[in-house]
Amino acid sequence: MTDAAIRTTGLHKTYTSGGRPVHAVDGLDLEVRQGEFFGLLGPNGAGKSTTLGMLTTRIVPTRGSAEVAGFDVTAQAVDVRRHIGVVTQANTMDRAVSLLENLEFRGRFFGMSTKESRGRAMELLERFGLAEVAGRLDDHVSGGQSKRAMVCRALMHRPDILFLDEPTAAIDPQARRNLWELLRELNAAGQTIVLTTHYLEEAEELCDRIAVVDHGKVLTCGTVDGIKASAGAETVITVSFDEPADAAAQIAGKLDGVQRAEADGRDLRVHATAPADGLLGELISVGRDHGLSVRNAATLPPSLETAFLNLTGREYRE
Ligand SMILES: Nc1ncnc2c1ncn2[C@@H]1O[C@H](COP(=O)(O)OP(=O)(O)OP(=O)(O)O)[C@@H](O)[C@H]1O
Repeated sequence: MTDAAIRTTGLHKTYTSGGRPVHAVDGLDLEVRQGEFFGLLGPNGAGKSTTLGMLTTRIVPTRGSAEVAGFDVTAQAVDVRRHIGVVTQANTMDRAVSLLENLEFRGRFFGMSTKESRGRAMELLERFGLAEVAGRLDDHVSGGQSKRAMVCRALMHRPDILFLDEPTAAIDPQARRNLWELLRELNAAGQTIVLTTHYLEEAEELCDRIAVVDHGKVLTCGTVDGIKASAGAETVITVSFDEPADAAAQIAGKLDGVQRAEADGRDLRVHATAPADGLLGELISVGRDHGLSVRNAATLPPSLETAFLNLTGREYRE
């Protein structure tokens, strides 16, 4: 493999829908390093699945280029496939055979002997907590177990890069945390992982670096902290009073560290530069000075959500 696990240059995919062009991916330049846990984050319809489809050779780019594991996705598609593992959004387990057999067949497909394939399958099933259900059909295990089995199957041939498309979209919160833990362990052991997600929290929890995409373009790319800093993400403090907050908002807007303050009925909303230590107490005092009693107060730390808001001027739609 070259130094970069993935490199795309001016990657485009244009579909035609109802006679009109849909620019699903609109000039994507990306680089993913070996060993990275990389996230493609964006709201529904942003172009994440189409990007993943092109990187995994399932979708042919309209123009531009992409190299995955050192191979061109169009000219060397077979080589790319040998070096990647893919976990799709939809369940693609063979429902007629057991989880173990699903994995074994994949190993055989990639040229392993029967013994080698069974050994590797059992090793993975044990590592992913599936040994006890190895003999079951996919229909007879939980959604989380089924997804974990798909990850195991994708790892059978020891791929350089593991791709996951919205891996936790349809599983319950506990199974989601469990899968996060396993993916973290895999990455810590050196596995390069690329996932798409529309969950801000998932990207924040797992990824070393993130590309925030919308309308087929990369809005920003970097570490979570770097994105928050460059997008000017703010701490948002809301203090709810028993009376209208207008007068308090006027005073609050002049306090140190406050970028802007607004009254929303009885709520005072203050956008502050992080860290906003001590500001909440000051805001409560301002309210008290105006004879307002506090009903509630909440501090929202800088997040990818506030960064997205600043980048696009729109709220993030999950
Ligand atoms: N086969 C297709 N034909 C026409 N338009 C398509 C096709 N596939 C996707 N699109 C459109 O391309 C855009 C990007 O879709 P894509 O599925 O890549 O986004 P996404 O970020 O993965 O969204 P989701 O999270 O909903 O899967 C959307 O506007 C979608 O409607």
